[in-house]
Amino acid sequence: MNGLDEGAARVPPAAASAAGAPSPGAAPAGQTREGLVAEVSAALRVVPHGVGVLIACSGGPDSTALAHLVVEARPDLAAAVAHVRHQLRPDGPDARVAAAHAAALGLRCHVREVHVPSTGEGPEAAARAARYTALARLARAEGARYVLVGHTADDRAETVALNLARGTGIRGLGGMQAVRADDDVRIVRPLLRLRRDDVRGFVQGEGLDAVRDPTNHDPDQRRWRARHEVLPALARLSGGSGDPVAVLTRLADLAADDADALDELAAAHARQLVARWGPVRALPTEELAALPRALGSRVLRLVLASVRGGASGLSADAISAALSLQSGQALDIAGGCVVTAGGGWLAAAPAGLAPLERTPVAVPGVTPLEPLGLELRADLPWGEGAADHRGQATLDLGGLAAPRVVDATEPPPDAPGPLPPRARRGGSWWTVLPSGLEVGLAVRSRRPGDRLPMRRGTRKLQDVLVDVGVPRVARELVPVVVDEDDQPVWVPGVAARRVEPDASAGARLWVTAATPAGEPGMLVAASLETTGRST
Ligand SMILES: Nc1ncnc2c1ncn2[C@@H]1O[C@H](COP(=O)(O)OP(=O)(O)OP(=O)(O)O)[C@@H](O)[C@H]1O
Repeated sequence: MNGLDEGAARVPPAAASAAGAPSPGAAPAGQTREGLVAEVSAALRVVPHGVGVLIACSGGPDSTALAHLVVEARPDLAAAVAHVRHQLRPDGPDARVAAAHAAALGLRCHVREVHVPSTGEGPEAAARAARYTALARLARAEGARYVLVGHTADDRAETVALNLARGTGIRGLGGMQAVRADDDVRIVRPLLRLRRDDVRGFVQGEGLDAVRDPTNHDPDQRRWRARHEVLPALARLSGGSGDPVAVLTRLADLAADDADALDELAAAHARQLVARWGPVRALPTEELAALPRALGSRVLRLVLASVRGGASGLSADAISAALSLQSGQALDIAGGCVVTAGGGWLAAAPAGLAPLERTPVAVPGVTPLEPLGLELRADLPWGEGAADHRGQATLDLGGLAAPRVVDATEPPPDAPGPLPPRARRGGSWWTVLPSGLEVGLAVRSRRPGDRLPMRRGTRKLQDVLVDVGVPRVARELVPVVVDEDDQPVWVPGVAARRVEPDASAGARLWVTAATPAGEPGMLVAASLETTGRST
């Protein structure tokens, strides 16, 4: 299901998975030179032989060590060095140091300048975001699928402490991961199990030149405080027996494993539970409530993310508020998503979705009908604001190359039979419409007072939709095919006007509809199939 397969894409650290045991956090402090090379080599097992990699080098000691250790551990890789100039301070010397190391190692060095916008999150976060974007773009341009960065176990422990301070969930307790694989360009951190002192010892021991990042020495920085105040306080709290980096990275590995497992379970539940009505996604409230909260909230997060086009900014509080909605209540979730409870569903729809105005279903070339069938496809949109359905009934002349002969008095051979009493998930529906309708067909959203002719009399379309179990928010958007008099003729997947086939009539409009194979939920696309006989 599109947009719902957003489980974390973390790959376990190579060194840990080799033993098949839970990852033990950080490697012991005091690694020898050979130990460092072996760790980097193990961490790079996720990178296939001979592929292109970019080594992100700030010119600082950690990424300088990274460049030298990677080249030694994996000489087979097609490596290049990448340096990003944030231009927030005079950073020319940093670029020169990075370039000098690249030259010493016989590698190309790419230098990119970025503009760091001022955002509410501060210059460091903005610089980081701009840097990763630039690195990924450069990697793509260079045909490299991996960007290697120089975070150490100490960086990770500090990140965990920082996340803790800002109020994080279990995913944030995992800190940064050895491999981030949620993009076509993977971010790999070969030094993530190594201690900063060991890495810097390597730089010293090899006599390598490196610049010092002035922000690392500014006592106002939060990271500086995590490093120099929080971690030492943790060490004191443990009575001096615990190494806070080892403790926090171990916690990070356990938390990341748990978060991964829960995300996978949630994705599996979401695939089973989520029904789709055009741009609306809905969860059956009873089944959602029966799930443990840790799973239910993740399933809902996946659903909301698929409606909003991303999970960023979806706070735990917003998820919790949505889960607590009572029947009849609605909630505007920041980022353009409305959640509505009612009728046994918790439904999420993009905010500001306007009902579809009457859009003519023009059927070019249908009249007069030819003896051979002419197949037309109409994507019936769900409300004007739907991102994936732009409010146009697009018609696509299909089947012309190989027209299908359909006997006007019989349903198409693959039709399942009479209309189902309740909407089915998947399958196809057909109905017969009186001849001549094809000229005046239009599609629009439901309007109050719409009625659908049934076998005996008519029924309010609203009641039909309620019976079928369409959530309230989707009922406003459901595409309704109407005739020239604006009377509902057909609601794909729900109901159609019943018309007895009339063998004497010269032409029929057959309407068939089907969900894409394997997709649960209601119909969003229908094909209008016209066929007729010369009389
Ligand atoms: N200007 C930059 N250009 C290229 N890569 C960078 C740059 N700044 C940081 N990086 C990459 O991101 C990693 C993390 O950066 P950060 O500044 O948080 O860490 P650091 O511990 O100070 O690393 P370093 O000692 O290498 O500067 C670096 O190790 C490096 O791989």
